[in-house]
Amino acid sequence: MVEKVIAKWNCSGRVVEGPTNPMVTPLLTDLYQFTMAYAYWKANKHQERAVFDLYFRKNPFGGEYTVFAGLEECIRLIANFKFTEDEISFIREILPGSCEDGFFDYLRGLDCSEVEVYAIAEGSVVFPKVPLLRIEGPIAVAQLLETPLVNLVNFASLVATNAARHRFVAGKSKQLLEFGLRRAQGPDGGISASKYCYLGGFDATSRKVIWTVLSMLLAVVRHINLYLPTYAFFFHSNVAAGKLFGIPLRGTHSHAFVSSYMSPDEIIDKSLQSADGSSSCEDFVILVQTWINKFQLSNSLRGIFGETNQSELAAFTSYALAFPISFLALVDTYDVMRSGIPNFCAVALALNDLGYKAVGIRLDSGDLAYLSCEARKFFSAVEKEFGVPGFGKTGITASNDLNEETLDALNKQGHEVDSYGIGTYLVTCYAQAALGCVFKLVEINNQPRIKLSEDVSKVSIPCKKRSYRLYGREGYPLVDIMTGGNEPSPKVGERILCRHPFNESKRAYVVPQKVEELLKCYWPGSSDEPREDLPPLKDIRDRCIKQLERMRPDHMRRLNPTPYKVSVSAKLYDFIHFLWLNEAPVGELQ
Ligand SMILES: Nc1ncnc2c1ncn2[C@@H]1O[C@H](COP(=O)(O)OP(=O)(O)OP(=O)(O)O)[C@@H](O)[C@H]1O
Ligand SMILES: O=P(O)(O)OC[C@H]1O[C@H](OP(=O)(O)OP(=O)(O)O)[C@H](O)[C@@H]1O
Ligand SMILES: O=C(O)c1cccnc1
Ligand SMILES: [Mg+2]
Repeated sequence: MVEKVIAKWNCSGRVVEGPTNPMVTPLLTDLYQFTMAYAYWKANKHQERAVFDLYFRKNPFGGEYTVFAGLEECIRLIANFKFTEDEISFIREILPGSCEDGFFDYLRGLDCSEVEVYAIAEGSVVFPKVPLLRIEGPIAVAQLLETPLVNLVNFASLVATNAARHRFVAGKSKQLLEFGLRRAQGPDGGISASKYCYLGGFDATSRKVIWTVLSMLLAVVRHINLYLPTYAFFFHSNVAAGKLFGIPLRGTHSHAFVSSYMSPDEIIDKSLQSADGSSSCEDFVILVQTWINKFQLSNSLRGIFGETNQSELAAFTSYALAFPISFLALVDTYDVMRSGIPNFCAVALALNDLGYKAVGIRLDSGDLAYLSCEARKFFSAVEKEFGVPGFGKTGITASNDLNEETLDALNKQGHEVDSYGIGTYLVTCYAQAALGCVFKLVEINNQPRIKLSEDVSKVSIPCKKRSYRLYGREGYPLVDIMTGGNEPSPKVGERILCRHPFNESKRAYVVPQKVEELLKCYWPGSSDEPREDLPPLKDIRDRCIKQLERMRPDHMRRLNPTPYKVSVSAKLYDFIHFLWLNEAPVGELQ
């Protein structure tokens, strides 16, 4: 049956590959999904048609928006959902011996050909309560899908949102480097974080792209390597993610490289060809040393430092010999201002003598605002004193336990950082551990169902619904509205009442200038319904950028952002409250 489904997708131009992580199998679910599946089967209820909504209840990180990610992996799981004999044997082992053989025959034949999946496009900006996915299908299989689908959406969306938030604070012009692999929650945490930070954290304006093209042309003319595109990417240090997803990689070097050097005598091959290949410097170490001497004699630099650390200088020189076209040095191993910066500048100017342009420095400790400003002053003084055009703009990367708050603090203090390396706080989503996605039954055999709770925000919204985003006159999204499946869709220019799902007094009329239906078919099962393509990661990222840019600024700000309105139609409102009263037992006072 699975073969049939995949063949159908083949016809529409694309085979759905298996999940990226081979651990994503039909067994990646909670035991209770199998026990419920057995009980459904035993009661001959397993084929009853269920509708589940996957959604979250609250935006993460104290914000008012979320980036939806993980859909492609959900569809990959669904398209390839099939138990192996080995897996069936294992399920037989873990279930009580009283479970009948027929259930295992049922599992053997199970796939997602009777399941339909409707979803919001991956990379969309999304809001609480509005279904991200709607799963329709036989109840037993839909339940088995609950855990893996929630798992695949939860972290992906959380970390994409975290990346978008870090980008928002850093500003469009800053380069962000994701350094988190060593701190991520295991290998999948690391790979997923890299992929979804790329999805959510990119920012580029057309002006920046044009500038990049111009700077690339300039670089070619000057025979300089294209080492530093200036448009703002999220770059990654995670090599496996680079290979898997084609996302851009970048990195610097560590303290170990610096401290592994004891003296310049360790450098054996000291020769370096000029950038244009026309000449060769036989002793680059001496060239570097002459620059250190010039600095020591310079009026404007004298007094900032005395003797720099020679083992650090040896490490920088050696790194420059290895990477003359992309030299970037970590300058805080011994003393940033008294050693790291002058040593870097000496190597950078020696490279400049040979036609190379150093990329810059990385600061990994201390007061990053202060040190970046001091480093910039030093670069500018060097530019002026030695007439090296552009040297004052040498790149400054900062790292060390950065997060939204520290980026914000740096902005407030004033700094000269051009790019940030961010690890732990970004990839582990330190500020919030989980998005809290849920998967709730909203209909069975065409009968709407509701889950009640003391906490009103936890009451589920029943029915197989449709959802729409309504745009206002200024082009911003105004409100998301959910309607019953059979209600007519909202129309451009037609006034519609949008009601808070649970608060009677909160309601507003909206005359939409644009209406966008949110849920599209991504997995039609064996039905003939047309389905959406799964776009490449780059397209998903582009959608994300566009959507983030289109949001009203007050929804996006960090401090007290305005909540985006999520509503239901008047008819759905009435129905929710009818069902609520119907299902809630009336209390008795004694
Ligand atoms: N100007 C600044 N304003 C606010 N926070 C900053 C500023 N500069 C650095 N930080 C943050 O302050 C923290 C400093 O960390 P910590 O106290 O461990 O010192 P450190 O610089 O790492 O020292 P060392 O590596 O020498 O032990 C980091 O989280 C860093 O991101
Ligand atoms: O955002 P972060 O979690 O700080 O991730 C980046 C850090 O990781 C690396 O060093 P590491 O922390 O391994 O060693 P260090 O703290 O001794 O520099 C790097 O030098 C950064 O400091
Ligand atoms: O490339 C780097 O500088 C890097 C990579 C991972 C972690 N810290 C730094
Ligand atoms: Mg650290």
